[in-house]
Amino acid sequence: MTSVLQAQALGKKYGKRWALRDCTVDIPAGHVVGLVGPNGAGKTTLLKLASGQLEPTAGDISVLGGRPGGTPAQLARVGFVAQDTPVYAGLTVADHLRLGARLNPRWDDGMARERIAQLDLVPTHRAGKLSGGERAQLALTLGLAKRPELLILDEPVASLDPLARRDFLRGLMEATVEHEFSVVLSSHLVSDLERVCDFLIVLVDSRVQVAGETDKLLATHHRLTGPRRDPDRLPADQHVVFQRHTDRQSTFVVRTDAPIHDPAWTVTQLSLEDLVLAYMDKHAAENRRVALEVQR
Ligand SMILES: Nc1ncnc2c1ncn2[C@@H]1O[C@H](COP(=O)(O)OP(=O)(O)OP(=O)(O)O)[C@@H](O)[C@H]1O
Repeated sequence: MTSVLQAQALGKKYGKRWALRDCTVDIPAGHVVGLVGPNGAGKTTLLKLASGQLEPTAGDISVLGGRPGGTPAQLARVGFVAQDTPVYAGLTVADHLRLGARLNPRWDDGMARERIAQLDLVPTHRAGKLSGGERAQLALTLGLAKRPELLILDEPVASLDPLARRDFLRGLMEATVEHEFSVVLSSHLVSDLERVCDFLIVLVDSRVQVAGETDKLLATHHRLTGPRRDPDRLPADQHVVFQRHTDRQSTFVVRTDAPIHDPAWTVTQLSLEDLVLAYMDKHAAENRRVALEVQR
């Protein structure tokens, strides 16, 4: 299967600080990819590298088989909607569509107009007077009507109320089904991602912690609860993502391809949110351990 995005040891430094480092991922075509992680994790940096707005400091990235932003043809194949839902405050909704038509060779004017009508956006209204949700919908419409093969959305639902978020994500899902393109979207709202994404990347502290198809990730991660046990006594193929212990009880989140037969454990399935939190907690625990070691 072809890849929409391949990164190999990709890194980006601002000054002396890595915003993203050692990022190796391969995203097959046809997915809605959720990029999740805490503030400052490097999500926007990865998305800007993918859309050609930033150059890597280290490693390689290719998008749809080419260098991001390398040629006008490559630019036309990728849509990018930035975090602050960029629209021109002084231009009307209709002006935005006209501009989109002039700037984008694959522009689908029929789709743009139909979407604007469905959303009840008035063509003569200036973008600066629209609500945050309406602006986000207008920006998504511009991204969709460009008819990209890959649409990159940086926190598209951050400013939306729950109803608007649901409508926005529903519209996005319908468009992906109808027009068969790939999407990479970042969000802090894992419950939203759970509904729309079938591929997940967890990014914490500038590093990819885990990436893969959500079905496979959920099938290979388990929560084990049982009598207290040292992690060294778990089978070698059970990779510990998270652990918590009381005097008597241990809870682990492990990653393994093998079934778990140990009768001492109560094994429970994780939700996508549990899985993301386990990786974030793992990282927070490691940071606490390093801080303690430094203090000693
Ligand atoms: N132009 C810049 N100059 C210097 N540092 C930057 C710049 N842009 C980002 N950074 C730093 O790089 C790191 C990653 O930032 P990035 O915006 O990629 O994170 P993020 O995961 O998108 O965060 P958020 O969820 O808050 O939007 C942060 O520490 C940030 O301060």
